[in-house]
Amino acid sequence: MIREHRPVTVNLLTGFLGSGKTSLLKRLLCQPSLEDTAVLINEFGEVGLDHLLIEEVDQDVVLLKSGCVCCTVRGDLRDGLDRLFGRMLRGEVPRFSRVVIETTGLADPVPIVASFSADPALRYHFQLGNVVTVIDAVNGMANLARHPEALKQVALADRLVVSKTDLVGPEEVAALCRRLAALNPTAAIHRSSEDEPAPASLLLDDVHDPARKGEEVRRWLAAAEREALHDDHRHHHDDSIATFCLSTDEPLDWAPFGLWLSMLLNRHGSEILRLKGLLWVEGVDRPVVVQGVQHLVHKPVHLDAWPDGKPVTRLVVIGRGLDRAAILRSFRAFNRLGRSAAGAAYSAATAD
Ligand SMILES: Nc1nc2c(ncn2[C@@H]2O[C@H](COP(=O)(O)OP(=O)(O)OP(=O)(O)O)[C@@H](O)[C@H]2O)c(=O)[nH]1
Repeated sequence: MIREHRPVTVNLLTGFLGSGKTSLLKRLLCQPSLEDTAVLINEFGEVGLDHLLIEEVDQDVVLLKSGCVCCTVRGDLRDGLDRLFGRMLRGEVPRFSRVVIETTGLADPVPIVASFSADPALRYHFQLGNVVTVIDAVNGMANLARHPEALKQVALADRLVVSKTDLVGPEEVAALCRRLAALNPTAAIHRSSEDEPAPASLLLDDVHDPARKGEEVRRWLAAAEREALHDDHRHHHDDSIATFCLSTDEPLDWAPFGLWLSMLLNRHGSEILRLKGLLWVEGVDRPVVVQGVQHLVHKPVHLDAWPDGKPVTRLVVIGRGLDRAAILRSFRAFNRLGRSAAGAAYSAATAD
C-alpha cells in the first residue's frame, strides 16, 4: 500500500529573551493532542539550558548548535530538521506529526519563515504552521520600544501569547494587548500565566489549513477593520511598525494586480513584514487568499465561499516606515488598468 505523503507541520515559537517561550512550550507538550510533537531548540550561547528543561517533558529533542538560528537558518535549521526526520525514519525516535522550533529570544523570525517556501527540499517534508509569539506582560512594552527584533516577532505572528499576566495588573495587560493589536491586528491574542494550561489550539488551529481559512480570514479582516482601517492618525507619529488596509468593492484584474504586487514587494519587500489579502478577482468565482512575508508571496488559496457572503477585496499590510498614501495611490492606479482577459491571466498565473 502506498502511504499518502503528508508533510510534517512546523510551528515557530518565538518571543523576546525570557518572555516565557520554554515555559509555554512545556505546558503545550502536556496536552494529549500534541503528544506526537518533536521539538527543536535553538540556543544562543554555550549552555543549552532550555534543552535540559524540555528533556524533562520530552526526550525527542535535538539541540541545534550554539548560534542564532536566524543567522544560520539554511544550515543549522535544515540540518536539525533533517536529522530529526532521519531519526524518525530509522525508528530512533517515535513518529511525530509536528515539530516546534523554539527560536532564540533575539531571532529575527522572517528568514526562518521564508526558508519554508524558498527551500524545495524542506518544503517536501515540512510545512509551516502557525507562528506563535510570546510577549511578557512585565517587560513586553519596553522590549517593543527598544528592540526591533521584538517588533518583528509580533508583526509576523499568527498567534500572540501575553505571558506573566499573573505578575501585573489587568490595566497593564489590557494596554499591552491594545499595543499588540495595533501592531498586528490579524493575530489572535491569548493571555496566559504559568499556572494555567496552554491551549493546544494555539498550534492546532492552523492558519494555513484550507478548511479553517474562511474563519481565519473573517477574523483577521474584522480585527484589521477595528484596529486600523479608519485610523488615519494613530500610526503617523510612529514610524516603526504600522498596519493599514487597502480595499475595493470592485473586482480586481489579476494581471495589473499581480504586477502591482510584484512591484510593491520589489520596492518595499524588506519593510513589508506581513501581507494578507482576500481578493475578488474578475473572472474567478471564488474568493482568493494571498499571504506574503517580505519579498515572498505564498501560493494563493481559494475559499469555497465569501466570509461575509459578499465579494470584496481587502489587503492588510503590516510594515515598517511605509508611505501608506503613496501605496494606496498606486493600488488604485493599477486597478484602473485594462480589464481584458483578467480571468484567463489569473488562471495562467496560478496554475500548478
Ligand atoms: N510568574 C510567571 N512567570 C513566568 C511565566 N512564564 C514564564 N515565567 C518565568 O519567566 C522565566 C523565563 O521563562 P522561560 O520560559 O525560560 O523564557 P524563555 O522565553 O524561554 O527564555 P529564553 O529562552 O532565555 O529567551 C522563568 O523563570 C519562568 O518560570 C508566567 O506566565 N508567570
